[in-house]
This record gives sequence, C-alpha cells and structure tokens, in this order.
Amino acid sequence: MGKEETKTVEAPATEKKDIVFVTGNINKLKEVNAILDLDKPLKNQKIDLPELQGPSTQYIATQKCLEAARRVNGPVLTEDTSLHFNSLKGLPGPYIKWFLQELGHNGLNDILAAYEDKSAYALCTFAYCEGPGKEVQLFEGKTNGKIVMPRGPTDFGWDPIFQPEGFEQTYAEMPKSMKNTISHRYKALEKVKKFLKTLD
Ligand SMILES: O=c1[nH]c(=O)c2ncn([C@@H]3O[C@H](COP(=O)(O)OP(=O)(O)OP(=O)(O)O)[C@@H](O)[C@H]3O)c2[nH]1
Ligand SMILES: [Mg+2]
Repeated sequence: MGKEETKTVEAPATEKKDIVFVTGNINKLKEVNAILDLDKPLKNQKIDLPELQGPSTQYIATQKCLEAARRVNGPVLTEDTSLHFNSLKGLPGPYIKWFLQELGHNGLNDILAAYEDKSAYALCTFAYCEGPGKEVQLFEGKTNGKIVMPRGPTDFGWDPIFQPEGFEQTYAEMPKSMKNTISHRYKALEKVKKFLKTLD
C-alpha cells in the first residue's frame, strides 16, 4: 500500500462548527426548537452550567455563555430566563429558579400578598459566543404580565402563575402554540433568528 492511500483528509481550516445550544432544561429546548423551526434543529448539550450571582441579568448571561464556549470549545448559544416582580424592584429576577424551588407557586404569591401591585415581567436573555474567549452577544425578549394563583398544567416552572398582559389565561393554560408567539423566549428568539442569518 502506497503512503498516499493512508493519508487522512484534514477538514478545511475555514469549516464552520455547528452551534450548540447548552441548557439543562428540556422545556426550554422544546420551546426553542418549536419557535426556531429550523431545517436543521440546533444541536444540544445538557450541561448544568454554574450561574454566577451578579449585578445584572446581562452579566450573569455573559459569564454563563463564556463558560459554555470554554467547555464546548466552539460556538454556543445559552439562555437565561428571569422573572421580575415590580413591587420588589425586579426581584427575584435571575434567582427565580431557587425561589420557585423553595417556595413553590403559592409561596411566590405569598411574597406579593403585602403589595397591591402584582405586575411582573418575564425576561429571556440568549447569549451567543463563537468560541473560548470570544465576545458574547446578547439578545433579550421581555413579556409583561402579572402574578396570579396557579392555574393550568404544572409541567414548566412558573408558567401557571404568570398571566401575560392582554390575556385571561396564564402561560400554562394557553396552548403552547399561543405562548410561543407572545413569550419572552419568542421575542428574544426573533432577534437570534436575524443574527443567525448573518452567519450563513
Ligand atoms: O414557567 C416558566 N416558563 C418559562 O418560559 C420558563 N423559562 C425558564 N423557566 C424557569 O425559570 C428558571 C430559569 O432559570 P435558568 O434560566 O437558569 O434555567 P435552567 O437552569 O432551568 O436551565 P439552563 O440554565 O441550563 O438553561 C428555571 O426554574 C426554569 O425552569 C421558566 N418557567
Ligand atoms: Mg440555569
């Protein structure tokens, strides 16, 4: 066998790596794929990334994305969702996961019992990073609403207690197809979609 026949073919240096969506949350992944509806769905890796505390949702999202790019060693998308109560000056915000885990839907309502204003907003922050150490770009989407007693299926986070403005149903009560055209995630993904087109 001649030497030439055993030669491995190197991928061209310019070949683009697929973007990996890094999330440990299956419900996010389902919604992202339903909303993006790409010919080639995003690749996914389930890594529970550390989330730093920080002065802003942007800071937290940026740090998480940098860590994802480092671990994947390639282009990544990450997503952070926060739920902000206006009476509490925006808290729990990015810490909603832990508040929900410890207090549940009723406990989150109890926190607001002392306040007349039950308004809140859901904020979704997608972050893109091309690779380790590269700049992170953020894409935000916000949906206003109010916190109500739980109504509807309980399969996704705080969906049963968030009633978006202009609707009589909570996120959990409305069909997924409806949530996916008004949600914080939908609005952020509209921006991500435009950005992904610029990479083609
Ligand atoms: O009712 C909901 N409707 C939504 O649309 C939604 N999106 C996220 N969440 C929950 O809010 C916290 C965010 O924390 P989070 O952004 O760190 O997510 P996560 O840790 O689950 O996944 P990830 O960080 O690996 O992507 C977690 O408790 C999520 O379950 C939602 N709940
Ligand atoms: Mg998380």
